[in-house]
Amino acid sequence: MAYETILYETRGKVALITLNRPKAMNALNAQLIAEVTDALTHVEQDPKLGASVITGSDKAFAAGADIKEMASLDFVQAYVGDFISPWDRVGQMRKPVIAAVAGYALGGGCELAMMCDFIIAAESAKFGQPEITLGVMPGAGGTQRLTRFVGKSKAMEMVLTGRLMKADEAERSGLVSRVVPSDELIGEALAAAEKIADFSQPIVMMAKESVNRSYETTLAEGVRFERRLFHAMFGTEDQKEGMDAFVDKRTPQFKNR
Ligand SMILES: CC(C)(O)CC(=O)SCCNC(=O)CCNC(=O)[C@H](O)C(C)(C)COP(=O)(O)OP(=O)(O)OC[C@H]1O[C@@H](n2cnc3c(N)ncnc32)[C@H](O)[C@@H]1OP(=O)(O)O
Repeated sequence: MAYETILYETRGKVALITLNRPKAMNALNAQLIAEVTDALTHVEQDPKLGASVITGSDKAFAAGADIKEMASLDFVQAYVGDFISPWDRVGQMRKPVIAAVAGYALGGGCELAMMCDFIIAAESAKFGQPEITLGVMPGAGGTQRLTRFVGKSKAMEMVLTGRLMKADEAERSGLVSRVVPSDELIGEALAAAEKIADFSQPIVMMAKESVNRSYETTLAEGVRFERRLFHAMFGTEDQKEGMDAFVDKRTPQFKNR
């Protein structure tokens, strides 16, 4: 597929999407978001693909929404045009998406990373919601997702002061799943994606849906939801294959059925 602001490649069962606006620190303009969502839709529709990785450059995962594109909007254009709504596609993906973050992940860049299922960070990563310095606040989920990741106190400080968080603090506070040396970032993220893609796709999708449900419901409702999906798994061939393979001491061959 030919894109202008992203690079898209597949490696076996995994798609790698690289944000590629190097002169603008991968600022997220409408075209780039349209290309990312198009690529993700392709991943969702391709039964051979089981997971994706979104990454940027060494300098920047993404420095936020494109300020130059956004600066002159008036209220009606912002409200009616709702330029952020296409970004929601990332959080609505049913197949797993991993963010591999090096350099700046600011504003919409941090929000995009948080829409993914988990974040692996290079030692160089810097996260922040500096929108307050531009006379606005986060608008792509930052006040909500960051608070759920790191808690109210740290989220409030970052949103109200614009302070950036380095990789080690991001790991300590639960924003990222782990920090790796910068030159190992893509390899580690792809290895995680490949591992996921080798498991049963429907089971992975149900597990993702169940974890995400915990953000939206009570503990009792969430546990009931988990139990329904867990029971449903016994209607799949892959549950039989996974458990039979364990008993037979062999590697399971999942068929995504
Ligand atoms: C989605 C919402 C609603 O939540 C809103 C947002 O995301 S608002 C955007 C929030 N992000 C920011 O405020 C970060 C803005 N960028 C920076 O602070 C800096 O660029 C930096 C700290 C990331 C890097 O600084 P530095 O190394 O000094 O590079 P620069 O010379 O500043 O940048 C190089 C080049 O990139 C352009 N750039 C950077 N960020 C953006 C952006 N968000 N939108 C548009 N363009 C951006 C910058 O203007 C430079 O381009 P030129 O002026 O040289 O053409």
